[in-house]
Amino acid sequence: MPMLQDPSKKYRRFRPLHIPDRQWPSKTLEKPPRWLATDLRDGNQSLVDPMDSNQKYRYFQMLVELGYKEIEVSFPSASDTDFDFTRRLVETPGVVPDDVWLQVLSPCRQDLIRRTVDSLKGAKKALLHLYLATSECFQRIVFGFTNEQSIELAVKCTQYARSITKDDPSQTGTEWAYEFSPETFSDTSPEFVIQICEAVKAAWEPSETNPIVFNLPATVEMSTPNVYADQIEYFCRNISERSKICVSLHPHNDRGCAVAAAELAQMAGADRVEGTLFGNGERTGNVDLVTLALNLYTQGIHPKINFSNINPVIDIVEESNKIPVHPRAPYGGQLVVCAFSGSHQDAIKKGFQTREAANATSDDPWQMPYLPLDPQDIGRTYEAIIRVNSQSGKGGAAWIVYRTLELDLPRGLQVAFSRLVQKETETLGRELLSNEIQTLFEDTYHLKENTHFILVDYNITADRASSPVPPEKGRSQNTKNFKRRFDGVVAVEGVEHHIHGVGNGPISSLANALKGFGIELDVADYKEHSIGKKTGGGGAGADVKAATYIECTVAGRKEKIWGVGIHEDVVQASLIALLSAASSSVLSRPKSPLVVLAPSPERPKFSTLQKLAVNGSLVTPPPSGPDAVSRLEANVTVTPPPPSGPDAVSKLEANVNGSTIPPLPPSGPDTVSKLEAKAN
Ligand SMILES: CC(=O)SCCNC(=O)CCNC(=O)[C@H](O)C(C)(C)COP(=O)(O)OP(=O)(O)OC[C@H]1O[C@@H](n2cnc3c(N)ncnc32)[C@H](O)[C@@H]1OP(=O)(O)O
Ligand SMILES: CC(C)C(=O)C(=O)O
Repeated sequence: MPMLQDPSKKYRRFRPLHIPDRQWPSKTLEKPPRWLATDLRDGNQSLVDPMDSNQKYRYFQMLVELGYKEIEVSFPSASDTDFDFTRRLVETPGVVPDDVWLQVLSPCRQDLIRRTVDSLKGAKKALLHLYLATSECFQRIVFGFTNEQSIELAVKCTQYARSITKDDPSQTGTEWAYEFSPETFSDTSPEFVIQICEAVKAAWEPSETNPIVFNLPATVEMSTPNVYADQIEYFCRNISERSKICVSLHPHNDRGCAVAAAELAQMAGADRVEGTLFGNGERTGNVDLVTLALNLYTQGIHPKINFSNINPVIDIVEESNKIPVHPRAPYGGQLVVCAFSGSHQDAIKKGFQTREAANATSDDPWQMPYLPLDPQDIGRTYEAIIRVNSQSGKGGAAWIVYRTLELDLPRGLQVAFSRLVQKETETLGRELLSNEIQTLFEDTYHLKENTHFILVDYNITADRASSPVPPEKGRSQNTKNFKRRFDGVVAVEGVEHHIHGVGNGPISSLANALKGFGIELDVADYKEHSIGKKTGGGGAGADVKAATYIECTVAGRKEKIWGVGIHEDVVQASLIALLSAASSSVLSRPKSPLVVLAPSPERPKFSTLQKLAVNGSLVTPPPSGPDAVSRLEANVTVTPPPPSGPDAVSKLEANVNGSTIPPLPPSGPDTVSKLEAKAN
């Protein structure tokens, strides 16, 4: 059946109440309501497979631990499971704290009320809850009742309930309270609700110290939440003896507005809210107590329910209901504190860094882009806040590197690394996990292992001989004016080399030393910061390391290359960073057939060939060891004699671009000597 062109005949529009002087819109929520958790009744009755006794028992204990003082534990007349479970709670010493009310529900049928009351015999605090639908629709369709008949039944059942509870001398050990729900309140004439509740109140005779609970359910949510608020304000203003009444809400979520309805209706004067954790319940569910509580919390009002450790709560709710908590459920959903998109991540990262810079403590004012609640307040970690997929920007990966490795990447490095991450997420077609990003970073910048260049030993000295600045007149020679000399041992592909170079500082002197390997790096940017535990007192700084970032230009290439170094010693960290950049420059060399450009028409000497790289890079020494020949064969391509004559340059260019296919390199066991012979 298609949707009707004109649904107005089929679906009645809700007629709002006429309360021109309504007060609730200018009210604000100032305190938590009395909460009633009905997971074990309204939630349970909507499950495909209702909970068994042990599941209910565990759930009940959780509700108590969270701080609920009123818990609707069962519909005892429905099943032996529910009846026996209620008895189990009453009879098991210590399981129901003295300040916790056990609430049970019954229809207005005497036989069922009797059984319901029996289930609570001996309880410390018992809240008997009767319901009777009062809307015109239910009276006509379900019961065939007039208003008078509904009132009569409600009063009769209330009187009976009273006679077997608070008026029964054998029940004196129990503190009895009474709740009446004009079911379908949201669809009932407001005047009739007042009428029936006045009659029930008169039958029960509540007191200010033990008020009657009038629970006004949006059994089916039928209007915008402001209309529900109007209905509640109307009730609060028109019911007599307000001080002997607790006005309770029981919103369902048919229109998706249960939370809003509960909040506006509290502003309209309600004292109490019935609902379930994460909103399980009939059809679209009951109002979600987690959202209501944490909405209050994020307004600076403690809800008196403790969600400090929400994950085990979610586990129990999911296991008991056999329904997963939606990943986007407010506050509790797995994805609620995750940002995948670049601009969200960027803002959140900056938010956390601002907090850190201000040394903010856990109770300092929370102002965080995109995050209304500090996830740590409900036992969630910051690790999962930023997750990286193809929608992410540089900030996301940078945040993860920051959280996992404590490295606060400079902007340029964030950009460079994010390109790699983006490529990887697109190749894999999925999110990159935090540990995968960490590994990608460590591998890319050779943090765990730099197989190409390892700094074995070094010495930085002032290089008197090359000092460009003569001492000022009348002042002694200042070592600051000297150039620096790097003398050290660098292991290249596992073979140690003594190298040296001179520069304005340690980094440039090593950069100059690396030229001997055919690596020409110029430092374009440099950043450093400390990482690690900053221990105070005598051991100050003992675990602190320096993290150094160096951006280099590479001779003959457009793109810049980053290197990263971490070491206890800040100079050594920067040297390691430069070697990290050197390795990256080697690895990122174009893989087109290598051409040895000899300065003369002669074939290059073997010493030149030495610089041909494994994987197409220029690295000394040539491969050695038992597999030297095959490694050479695999990696070295010898060109024909370099072109000469007037068009030599263009021929060379063509060759360099890989457009000339070089002859096959020598192969077989005597490759090295063949190569040498050819070269010489
Ligand atoms: C909005 C809510 O959530 S209300 C709570 C709903 N929860 C449940 O119903 C769960 C537990 N219920 C049950 O186990 C059963 O329905 C029982 C034990 C209560 C009753 O079972 P049965 O006697 O087999 O009745 P059944 O469920 O078929 O039908 C309901 C009957 O109760 C009547 N009834 C419904 N609500 C009420 C009420 N609040 N007060 C009195 N009678 C009522 C109906 O009119 C119907 O009567 P009829 O048989 O004369 O037509
Ligand atoms: C019994 C009542 C309170 C109920 O569950 C409802 O109206 O939804």
